[in-house]
Amino acid sequence: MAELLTSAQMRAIEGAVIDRGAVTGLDLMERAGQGVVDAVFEEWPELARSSHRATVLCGPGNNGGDGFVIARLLKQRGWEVEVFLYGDPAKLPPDATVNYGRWAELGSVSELRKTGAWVEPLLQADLCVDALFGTGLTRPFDDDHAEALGAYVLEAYNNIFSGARAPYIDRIVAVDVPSGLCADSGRVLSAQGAEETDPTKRSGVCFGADLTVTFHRAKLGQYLGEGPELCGKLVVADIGLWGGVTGAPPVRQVDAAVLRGHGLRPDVGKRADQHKYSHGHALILSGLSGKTGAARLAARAALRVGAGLVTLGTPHAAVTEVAAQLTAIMLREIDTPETLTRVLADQRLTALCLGPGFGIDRAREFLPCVLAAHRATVLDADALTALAEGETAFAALHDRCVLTPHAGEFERLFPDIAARLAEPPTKGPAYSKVDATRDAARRAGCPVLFKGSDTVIASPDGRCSVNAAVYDRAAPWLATAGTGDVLAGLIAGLLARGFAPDHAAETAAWLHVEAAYSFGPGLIAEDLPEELPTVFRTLGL
Ligand SMILES: NC(=O)C1=CN([C@@H]2O[C@H](COP(=O)(O)OP(=O)(O)OC[C@H]3O[C@@H](n4cnc5c(N)ncnc54)[C@H](OP(=O)(O)O)[C@@H]3O)[C@@H](O)[C@H]2O)[C@@H](O)CC1
Ligand SMILES: [K+]
Repeated sequence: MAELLTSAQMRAIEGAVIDRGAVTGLDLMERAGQGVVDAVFEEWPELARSSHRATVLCGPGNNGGDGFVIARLLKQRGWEVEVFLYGDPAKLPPDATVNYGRWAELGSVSELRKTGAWVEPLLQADLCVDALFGTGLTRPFDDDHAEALGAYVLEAYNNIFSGARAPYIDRIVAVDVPSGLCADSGRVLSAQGAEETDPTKRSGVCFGADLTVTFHRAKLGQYLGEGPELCGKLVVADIGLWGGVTGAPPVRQVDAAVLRGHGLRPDVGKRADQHKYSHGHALILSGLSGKTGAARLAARAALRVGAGLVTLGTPHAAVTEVAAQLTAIMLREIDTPETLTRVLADQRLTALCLGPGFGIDRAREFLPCVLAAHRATVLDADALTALAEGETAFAALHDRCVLTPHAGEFERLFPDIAARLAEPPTKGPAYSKVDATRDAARRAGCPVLFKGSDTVIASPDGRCSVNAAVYDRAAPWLATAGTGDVLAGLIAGLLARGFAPDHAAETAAWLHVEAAYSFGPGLIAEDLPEELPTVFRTLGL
């Protein structure tokens, strides 16, 4: 189970190990620099074969200190290295000062001036090392230098989008974090109101990288928001630290180990002596005629993820349409909330799913009855819109619910939290999607799964995880119609099997991406449930 750290947590881990006398800050800085050099050669083996040219941009803190180490290590390999410092050498922190001095015996340090004297060498270098700011970034680039840096980076940034970045700088490696990116939130720090003056322009400045080498553990901001795009590729270098987060619950990255911990053994767990009801019974409520596809997708996903039984609660008018398309999934006519209440008298129905394709008016009508049943329940799509309208319904949420909003639904449900998240991030650490999801879960009193390529799942007690479809798990083809319905169905199926709501949400989110990744481009929502057996086999279940 991997923890994603905030800057403060990283500093605390480092401080605790140094306080025990096990290692010095200088040792860590040396290992960090070495870790970056090793990762560079691993990523670009052609650079390891002979000496090349590097431009190293150092900042005023320990990130800059790492930069001086890297400059020295490259120089010792025969490289031509130019070093620029953003800041006053007399004000560098102690370990960075030592490494500044060690470098100064080998080469010179130029000031990173507004005139942009550093731009030319940068363009000619085979490698640019961005050691301006790491976990200590507290505000956007804010002095004269920023103007020059900003203009250049903006130009380069715009070129990323025009697909013509290569002629600018061949290889950029970011030390710890791309400078300008908030390591906690994955947001680029920007000056107040900059977007308002020119909304077409990006106000924040960040030095986007091809490769980012971070230390000990990945940071939250490398998996949230703009982080993955700006980091390029992420490598975590071991610098000999140990220990994890103490105090507040850490944010975890969902992975196969987490799933095993949750007991994901869909078929292995089904012993011959067990009845199908041992694996629960999910009831997925379907929309009206012509709108039943979403619920059918959800039902199929619930069955594939291992629910013992799945029933589609279908309005009378849609029964023929639905019946023609079902085999293993059962069908029950449910036209009114009263009928649903009668159906739910059967306690063997262990989970509910309301929302996919259901219709907002009907969701409004059914929501009180669904919540009053106090079953494990996924509220998705139209159910979330209905929930956002009524304080009574919101107050009836209970801890066995899971809410699965995308950004628009999140904004409707938690307008003040969404507004805070939308404010320009002027200070680091900035308010993040993790903060917002935790706040939302606390208010709702149940787990919230806030969708995106950086899906965040939080519980009311602050437990939180991130399931990001980024880096080598990127599956952009997952953004296609109906995949959200499948996710809701996966959660419902796992809830039916008895998974705790947060565990069901984490497991479903991970399987969802994994199935998409396993299937590959060309995926349509129907393919996701059908890909699950392959994913389970790969997991060795
Ligand atoms: N933790 C670990 O285990 C290890 C950490 N290591 C390395 O240390 C890095 C963290 O170092 P760090 O704490 O010194 O922070 P860093 O990012 O260098 O910047 C802080 C300086 O920048 C300044 N400043 C901030 N924003 C600014 C702005 N917009 N414009 C101008 N100035 C600005 C800020 O000033 P202040 O806010 O205090 O005014 C302060 O002077 C970390 O990322 C990793 O690379 C490794 O060596 C090994 C193990
Ligand atoms: K950096």
